[in-house]
Amino acid sequence: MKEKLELLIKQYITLKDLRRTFSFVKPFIRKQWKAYLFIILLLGLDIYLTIAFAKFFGELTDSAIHGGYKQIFSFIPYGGLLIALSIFSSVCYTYCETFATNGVKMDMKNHLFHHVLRLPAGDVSNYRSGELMSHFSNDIHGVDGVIGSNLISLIRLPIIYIVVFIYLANINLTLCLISLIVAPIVAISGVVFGLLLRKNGRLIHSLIGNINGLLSETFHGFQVIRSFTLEKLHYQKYVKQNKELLELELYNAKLRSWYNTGGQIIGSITFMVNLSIGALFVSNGELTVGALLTFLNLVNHLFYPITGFAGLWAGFQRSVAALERVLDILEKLPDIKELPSYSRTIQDVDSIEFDDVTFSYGNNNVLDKFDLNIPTGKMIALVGPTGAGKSTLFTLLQGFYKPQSGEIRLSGKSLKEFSASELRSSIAHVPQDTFLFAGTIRDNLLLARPDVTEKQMVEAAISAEIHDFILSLPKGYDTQIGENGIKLSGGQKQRIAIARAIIKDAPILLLDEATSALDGETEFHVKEALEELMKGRTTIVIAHRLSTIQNADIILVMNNGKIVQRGTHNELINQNGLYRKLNKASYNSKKGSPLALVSKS
Ligand SMILES: Nc1ncnc2c1ncn2[C@@H]1O[C@H](COP(=O)(O)OP(=O)(O)OP(=O)(O)O)[C@@H](O)[C@H]1O
Repeated sequence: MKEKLELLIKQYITLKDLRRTFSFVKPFIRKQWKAYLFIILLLGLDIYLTIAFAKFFGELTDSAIHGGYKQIFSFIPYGGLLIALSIFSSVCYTYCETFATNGVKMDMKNHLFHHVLRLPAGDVSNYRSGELMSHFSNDIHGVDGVIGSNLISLIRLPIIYIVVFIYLANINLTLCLISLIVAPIVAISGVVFGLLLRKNGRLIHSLIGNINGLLSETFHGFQVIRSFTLEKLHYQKYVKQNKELLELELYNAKLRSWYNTGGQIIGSITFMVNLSIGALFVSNGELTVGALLTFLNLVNHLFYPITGFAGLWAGFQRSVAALERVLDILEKLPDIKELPSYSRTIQDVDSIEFDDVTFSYGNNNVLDKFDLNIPTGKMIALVGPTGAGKSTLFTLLQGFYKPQSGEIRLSGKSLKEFSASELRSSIAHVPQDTFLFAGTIRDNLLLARPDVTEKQMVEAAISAEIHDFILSLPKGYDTQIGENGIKLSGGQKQRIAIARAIIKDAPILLLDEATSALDGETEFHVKEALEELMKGRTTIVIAHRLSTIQNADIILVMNNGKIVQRGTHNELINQNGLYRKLNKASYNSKKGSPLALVSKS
């Protein structure tokens, strides 16, 4: 029991998380300091108006009792001024608060996106894309509880409390002290409810992340869902998670309504007690009716700052629950400083060198003291069973992952000395799975190099054997291709990816099964285009169909993260090794990818 309590205190009552949240939001708030300063000035006006209105009604009542019409009319201009000031204050406050909070949120979202774009590939791969999106669409809005009216209340409530207390104590100290008796009950219940809300808020935000993950996976994997008839299963999962969410939201609403109702009950009791005792004072002649009215008008300002503080606490706790998910990501260190963009810095690459490179994904050791020297301008083919580490060489070369030890060098210079922009602009990569952006074919081709001309783009499309197909579409290069090029066939997508690589015109070319989705005839033509493209460039090709790499200058046979054979096709085929085995399997297989069938030697 004691341990449980300690854990609860550690988990929820510690101020560490609040401090963590505030130190995160501080710089963003500072950026909007003008709007916040104006809000503080408006607070001064608001406090003055609160007292002035209550005093006004009290004096008006006394005049009504003791004076006459004339005296009442003399109050009208002052009342009009108070109303005008109140409207001005309210309009300006709404505008400034919206400006400040939305400005802070916009900056935070930009910061989060900037951060996520620079995170190491290994960190990003641990998140589901829907969950990441949920941080932007849902969690970041949790910050409202810290930067909006809650933050302003943090300044407003103590000031209004002190001002009203002094003012009311002047009217009647006894009544004033009676109103304070309930303060501790309100404060304690606020803390407890705040903690319960935070615990629940945490569950809600995590569940919303899961629901977004499920939706995003469903829409991305629509074809798999249809072919494996997973519609019912996914629907049931979605319904179940939504039901859980509803239950949590209801619990949340229940907590809040209990808390608000409790507050209202305590408020009403305090009001009634004040009214009864105040009436006694009026009958004794210690108070005028107007002074009692002023008192009753203001007494809730003695009460609600305490409920307000408890509410603030609850609001902060809810925000902390949402923001701690965002902070967990923001506290991961990016491995690059600037966002990469296209750069033309590297012109030629003399050599590519892997020197004693050891690399593992977590506990999965892929390369162990790996050495490789690739001379410039040659075509190198990587072959080997599935999982041998071929694609890993590509990801390391592009700097997506860093080796745990050893060095990778381009033209004798360590990769660490290149910026991500320089490095990745020097490499054109055609991956196994082509990813195309929703938009037009032109958009997808031009993203390879922003400065390319229309003529160069069309030439690249001709070389990749895709130009005629593009022209056959109703809007040609301006045809929309849908998310991830859903309106195109696998072969068409692959040819666009090849055209994109041609446009990039980079000194290093990485082809990962780049022609696997093409039919024999198209492959023949595309291969010609690729051979043209390879001239003068260093090309590394990963191939499962060995027929595609027989002309390679050097073939490297990889197995279990090591190079087990190297040579030309003719040399390797005459050796009794893995290459001959793979080659045999390749020709025996009628379908595209026989190497998956070969057991690791
Ligand atoms: N992002 C990743 N995170 C964790 N492990 C990974 C990741 N990518 C690959 N691996 C693991 O690393 C090992 C090597 O994978 P890699 O993709 O380099 O092999 P490959 O030779 O290219 O295989 P294939 O021919 O099937 O594409 C495999 O065991 C794989 O499970």
